[in-house]
Amino acid sequence: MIVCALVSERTRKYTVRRSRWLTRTRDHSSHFSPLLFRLSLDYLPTLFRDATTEYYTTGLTHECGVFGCIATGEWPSQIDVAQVITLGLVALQHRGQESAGIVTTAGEERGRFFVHKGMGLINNVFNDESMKKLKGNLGIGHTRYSTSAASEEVNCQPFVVHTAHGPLAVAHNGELVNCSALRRWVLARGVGLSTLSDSELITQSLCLNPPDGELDGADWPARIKHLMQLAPLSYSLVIMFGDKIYGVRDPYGNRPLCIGKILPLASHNTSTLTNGGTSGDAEGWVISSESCGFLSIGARYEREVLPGEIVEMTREGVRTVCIVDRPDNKPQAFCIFEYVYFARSDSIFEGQMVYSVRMQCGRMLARETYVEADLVSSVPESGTAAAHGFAQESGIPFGEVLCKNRYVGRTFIQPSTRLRQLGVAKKFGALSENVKGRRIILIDDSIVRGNTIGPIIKLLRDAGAKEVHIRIASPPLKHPCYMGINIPTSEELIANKLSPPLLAKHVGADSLEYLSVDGLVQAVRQNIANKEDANIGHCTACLTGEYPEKLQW
Ligand SMILES: O=P(O)(O)OC[C@H]1O[C@H](OP(=O)(O)OP(=O)(O)O)[C@H](O)[C@@H]1O
Ligand SMILES: NC(=O)CC[C@H](N)C(=O)O
Ligand code: SF4
Ligand SMILES: [Mg+2]
Repeated sequence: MIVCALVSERTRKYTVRRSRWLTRTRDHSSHFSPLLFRLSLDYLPTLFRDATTEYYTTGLTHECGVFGCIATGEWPSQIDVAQVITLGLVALQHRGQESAGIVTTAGEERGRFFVHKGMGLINNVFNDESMKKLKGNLGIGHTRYSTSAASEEVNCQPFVVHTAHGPLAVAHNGELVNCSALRRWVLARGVGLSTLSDSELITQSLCLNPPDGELDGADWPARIKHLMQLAPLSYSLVIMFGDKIYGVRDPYGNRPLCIGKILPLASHNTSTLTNGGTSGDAEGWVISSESCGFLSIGARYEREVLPGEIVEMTREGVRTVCIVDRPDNKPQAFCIFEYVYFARSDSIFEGQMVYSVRMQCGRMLARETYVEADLVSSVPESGTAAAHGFAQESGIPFGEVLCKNRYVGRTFIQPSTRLRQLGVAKKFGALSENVKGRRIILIDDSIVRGNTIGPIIKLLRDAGAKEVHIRIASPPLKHPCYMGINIPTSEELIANKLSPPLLAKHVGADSLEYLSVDGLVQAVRQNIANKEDANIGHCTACLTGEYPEKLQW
């Protein structure tokens, strides 16, 4: 297979990782199925992933965050564009912590791009000195969790290339499902690529002349449309060229992207998170993976970029260039896990706040999996909204039973399984006075490898809990994602090894149940204004195995 040559080193590392897992499984689980030995296509995307991912032991690792800002009115602008972008990226830090970058420009024809990128968190990458260099009236930024190429400086985003028409910068959230095929296609046209990154591939594809040619300089909308025909998903992009920023969401709307308006300071007392309003003229526009940071930078949420939409942002304002259709009229496929786990709970998608959807998932979970108990509680952080919803619906009071140590950080690079598992326990302490003698329903948003829940149950039992019933506010995760999220291989997902009753036994719970796929979809759509619209759709591939587009090699 062609990919073998490209990824032989990764394959070796992966094979080591995989055989380690198989050995562990044989040693510790009597439920091991020979079927799991099958070398299935579904693990191949992970071959491209950074080798460091093998050390993550809990949860799903996030995706990326993209952000752009353009000042309106007279230039040079009073708005410190670099500062706005930095703060915007800090608000998106939960989406990626490996590296970050910002590119700004004054917006002159063929003008200079100022670039600063580096490994680490936003606060480590940017300081006063680097910020001073990022001059200009518009700019874009990125915070990365790698999916398609190693977590190294060379793959940091935004990517900048010098085209025949001037410099171009691109920031990407997502992962191309046809990355290998597109790579071959682009290479066959005489283009050289310097990395394995699908985001560089997108950048280089934009440098190609569109099929209908160009009359007067580069026709960026035509080039972007061409890219969208070549690559159906998954991407939300911010693209900067000259004095414009383009925002692009793939036709399935798989990854989020929204627009905010920077208002004059006087308008801020009327701030609202809901749709724009008219108070005050815009001092600038921002575009972001999520709306969560808008209020902190003095911006107001305007609207989402629609699936397939290309928006053009200039100093005059924001306009839709066009909306590219999905192939075969398929429904949208917005990632349902943005609601379950990835997004910050104050973000807005499809007209609803993520926190409210998580509460609704908890209500639905209570309807589907009620059990008698004294207390409903949660695994902090992301399980908490669902626990409040469960408590409301069931009438059982909510109370906290766990305290999370925010300084432990990620539970990775630990030398042995025992220490790694302790790593999970080290994150939490039990609030023993709330726990003792109680029957507890403990809600979490998801179970991935199953490393978190067992040690927590043990903590609660040691603190005197009488019963611990686990309720999960999403369905079992069974399939990998190749659209920008690092979901472990099918073999590593605990739901593929243990049914709910066996998993309950394995983790020491009195019972364990998940929300159904229908329940999750209903909870997510309940408050979407046009939910009957045939176009509305959510990707549930990691739960159902039904992918919006097949992976193409
Ligand atoms: O089954 P596992 O592989 O152990 O992973 C599942 C856990 O990982 C996530 O939490 P995480 O600790 O990442 O962060 P959170 O504070 O956002 O909930 C998720 O919310 C679950 O609690
Ligand atoms: N998680 C993401 O969205 C990653 C974007 C891109 N595929 C990269 O690896 O840089
Ligand atoms: S497979 Fe899962 S994580 Fe990936 S885009 Fe679909 S819903 Fe989101
Ligand atoms: Mg959690």
